[in-house]
Amino acid sequence: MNQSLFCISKLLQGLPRSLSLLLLNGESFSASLVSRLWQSAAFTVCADGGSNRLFDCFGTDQRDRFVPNVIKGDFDSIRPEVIKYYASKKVNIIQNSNQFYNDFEKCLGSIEPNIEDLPTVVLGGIGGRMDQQLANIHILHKFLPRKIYLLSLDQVMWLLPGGKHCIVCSKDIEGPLCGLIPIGSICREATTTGLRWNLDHQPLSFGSFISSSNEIVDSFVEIETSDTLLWWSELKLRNIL
Ligand SMILES: Nc1ncnc2c1ncn2[C@@H]1O[C@H](COP(=O)(O)OP(=O)(O)OP(=O)(O)O)[C@@H](O)[C@H]1O
Ligand SMILES: Cc1ncc(C[n+]2csc(CCO)c2C)c(N)n1
Repeated sequence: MNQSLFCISKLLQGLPRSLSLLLLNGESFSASLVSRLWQSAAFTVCADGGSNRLFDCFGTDQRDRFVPNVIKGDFDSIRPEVIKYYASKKVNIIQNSNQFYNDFEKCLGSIEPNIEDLPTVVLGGIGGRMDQQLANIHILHKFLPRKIYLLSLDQVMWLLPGGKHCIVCSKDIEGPLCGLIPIGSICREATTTGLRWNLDHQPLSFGSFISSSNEIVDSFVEIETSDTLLWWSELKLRNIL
């Protein structure tokens, strides 16, 4: 049975070589969030236009402190000046023009096997385009059981495979809003504690019942689920970073 314990403060505490960091092109990044995660990153990779976002995030005085290990994608979005800059910093720049896999998936494939067991934090994966966001969630499914978190200053989401999960929630950082979404498969039953509207052996599926606009009320949220669910919660990282 799958079991997991998640604590966002741990992910953000700056422990060296504790995660891999993947930068996508769905939204611009907060420099303070990138700096914080960079301290912990054993491996950093930008997907195509994600490298423009990284380049734009820092001025000329700071940019060379944030040079990724790899830039990968079909390169229909990366700007020429950005390729030129990172090439001059000896970044491993890999063009892959396959039009059946998106750049996020291509980048996950470039994370070295010895780092695959670390959690992967993804910035820029929650952006304006619904098809891209759904594709990103599809890729979370495809790469299970890897732990991949789609993160921004305001929200986080990841997949909970069938099993028992505990999420440590700090009032200053997480919530109150949260959701348990059966995206990708139906969930035969889920049971929770720590939420305003808990589930008790509740089946979830699109068209019958999902738990959106729920609220975190305890510092531990426990979820037991028969099948994979997407956990989503609001974050207040703007207040602390
Ligand atoms: N609006 C968005 N919302 C969420 N994720 C996005 C969005 N735009 C891009 N991404 C993510 O960033 C990655 C790189 O995107 P980029 O814009 O550089 O290339 P693209 O040509 O749009 O994407 P792809 O070639 O992967 O289809 C995408 O693979 C996707 O995962
Ligand atoms: C049925 C089907 N639908 C869409 C695409 C196109 N496509 C899928 S992923 C991707 C991004 C490449 O970076 C593109 C263009 C396809 N190939 N097959």
